[in-house]
Amino acid sequence: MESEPVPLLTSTDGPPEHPAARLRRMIEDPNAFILAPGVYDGFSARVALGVGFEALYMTGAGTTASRLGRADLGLASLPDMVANASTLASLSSTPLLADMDTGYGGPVAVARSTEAYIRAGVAGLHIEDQVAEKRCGHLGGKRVVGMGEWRARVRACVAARRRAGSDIVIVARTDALQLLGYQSAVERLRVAREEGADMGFLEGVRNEGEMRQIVADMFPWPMVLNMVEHGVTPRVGRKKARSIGFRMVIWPFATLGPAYLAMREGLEGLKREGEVRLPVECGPRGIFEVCGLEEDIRVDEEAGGEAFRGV
Ligand SMILES: C[C@](O)(C(=O)O)[C@H](CC(=O)O)C(=O)O
Repeated sequence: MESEPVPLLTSTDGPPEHPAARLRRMIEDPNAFILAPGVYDGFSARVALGVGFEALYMTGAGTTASRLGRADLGLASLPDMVANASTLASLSSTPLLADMDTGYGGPVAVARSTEAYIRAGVAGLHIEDQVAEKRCGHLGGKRVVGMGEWRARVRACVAARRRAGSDIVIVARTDALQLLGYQSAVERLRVAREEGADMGFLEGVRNEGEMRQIVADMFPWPMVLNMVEHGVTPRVGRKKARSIGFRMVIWPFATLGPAYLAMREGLEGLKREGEVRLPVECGPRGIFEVCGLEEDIRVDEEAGGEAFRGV
């Protein structure tokens, strides 16, 4: 199933299915495949929604870069992440899978983080087994917590979901491959599955053989592929990922990368030429239309407002 983009919440088509229920339905359908671009702020999410995807991915690396201007070294706190997730989730009913890093503490903290993600309207989250001084999964020197602590993290997450009566999809990510090797990583995914996680994520998968192996070893449990380009994972397109058996692919830098290049080029042009020359679609109306200008005006008019008539 290549699902249609979901209408915005302000659509008149009636109440949309809860994004978490929708994501859950997609991962439970063995024929469904989800391609999710990484988004890092309201604007990048709006652009991705305009293009239309089955789901969006809130990248922790991108959130840290855009909100803090810092590298992906575990510096974003729960409030940073929840604030961003809530902004992104509020823009549409397209399911949002959001990075929840290590869960930000012990079991009580993990439970609290899960509750906060549920309240933020996130459809799915991923939790990993790195230590608190975590880093991007494609950097060296990673360390992971012991198996007991990992099990407790996943268990706390699953129990919090149950208490909240939520459908939120829990994705278990292991970073153990780099330090402990393939068998330990598989073991960690099995433990997470046993504890009730819905989907697996082997971080830093190194070659196509390993991709096929992990999908086969965990089958029929759905697996996510993290397509970080120029990291340790070779680039694999949608068709190939699907044929290998992955059920979801995230492209964390799909908006941050192009945004960086475009901003830098634009700014270098300004410095060099002393002016910016943008096409008309980058004028105020064009940019605001990306951000839902027409819908907001309609909402106002439908409520009897007159303030935005003639905008
Ligand atoms: C997927 C990831 O967690 C993210 O935050 O997007 C990062 C991406 C990155 O920093 O390269 C990760 O793979 O650790």
